[in-house]
Amino acid sequence: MSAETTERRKASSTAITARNVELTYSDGTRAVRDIDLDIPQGEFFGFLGPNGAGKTTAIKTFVTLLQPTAGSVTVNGFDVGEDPRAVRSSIGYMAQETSVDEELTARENIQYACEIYGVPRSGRVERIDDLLALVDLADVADKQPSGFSGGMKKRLDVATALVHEPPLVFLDEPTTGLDPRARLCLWEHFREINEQGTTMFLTTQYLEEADELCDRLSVIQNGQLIATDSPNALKSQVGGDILGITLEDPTAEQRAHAQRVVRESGLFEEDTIEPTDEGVAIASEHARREGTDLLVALREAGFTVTGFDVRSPTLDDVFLAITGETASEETADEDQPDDTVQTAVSR
Ligand SMILES: Nc1ncnc2c1ncn2[C@@H]1O[C@H](COP(=O)(O)OP(=O)(O)OP(=O)(O)O)[C@@H](O)[C@H]1O
Repeated sequence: MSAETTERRKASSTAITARNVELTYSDGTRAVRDIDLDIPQGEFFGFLGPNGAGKTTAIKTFVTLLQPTAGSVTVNGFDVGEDPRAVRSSIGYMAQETSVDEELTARENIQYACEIYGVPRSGRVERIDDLLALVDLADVADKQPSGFSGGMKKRLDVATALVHEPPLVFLDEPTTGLDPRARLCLWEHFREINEQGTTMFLTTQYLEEADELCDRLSVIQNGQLIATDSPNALKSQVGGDILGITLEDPTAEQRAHAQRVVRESGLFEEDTIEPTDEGVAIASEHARREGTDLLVALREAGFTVTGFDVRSPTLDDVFLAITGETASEETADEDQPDDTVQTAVSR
């Protein structure tokens, strides 16, 4: 890296700056538009959105795999259009699809990444050992990943993305398809990496994941950021936990009657009560505390309640609260165009 570029990087206190970014694929699909972002160094930031919302397209634009069709992006102080090589050497990228080579052992996979990123030979062995320890793969370092679980392969992906000690790491839906235990394990590694000072940029479809990890997040829908805030602030728009009541006989009349009973119980604010197909749902900070009193009120009004659950808000609840619409999947996977289209606009 030249002295000039190093100086530019030092001068930058934001990890990512995006201004009016737009990416339109060559078939005319406007996958992202009007993206404005300032992500400070050290932050754990997330994009939360359903399938097809534009998360991967945005991330590929930030990591220089796609060139924005309008607007500008600066990553670690380097412009993605003018200085793509400098951007790439200053970031780690964990793509949705694993980059693990099953012919190589875990250690060799990391060694290979060291070659690609030009990690100096001196200290390489130590660096590889540290990374294997960081992602809990030291015990299987000399095994081929063909026998690894999905979670272990993802952990190896994390290690290969970190070989050159990048100050910023992009994680594109890193836990999709993993079981809950593997997900928790990856979360711990991500937290640890962030605590060591690395800026993290995550995309996810799970509010729970964004909530666990992110300092701030943007909700993305149809390629646009519709809200950016802390997870707590976004969740508070939903109003708290969701209390769901299932009635034995949920006819329209019974559901309307149940809603009236909930309202008249005085336990919850009126605008937190919503009808559902099964009965009624209430979004409230007091959902857990008032739930049993509500059951008594419903029973006294003659209802048989066959189901009762209290759950944390989901992505759907947040979307509903912000937009008044559910987070429907914009595009079915079978509609996904093939790679040839992407190559046409890729570098
Ligand atoms: N190569 C391509 N050519 C044309 N359109 C594309 C291409 N890749 C993606 N798209 C479209 O761009 C939009 C955004 O897709 P993108 O993959 O960025 O969304 P996503 O939020 O990452 O979804 P997922 O969770 O499924 O990965 C979708 O409508 C998708 O069909």
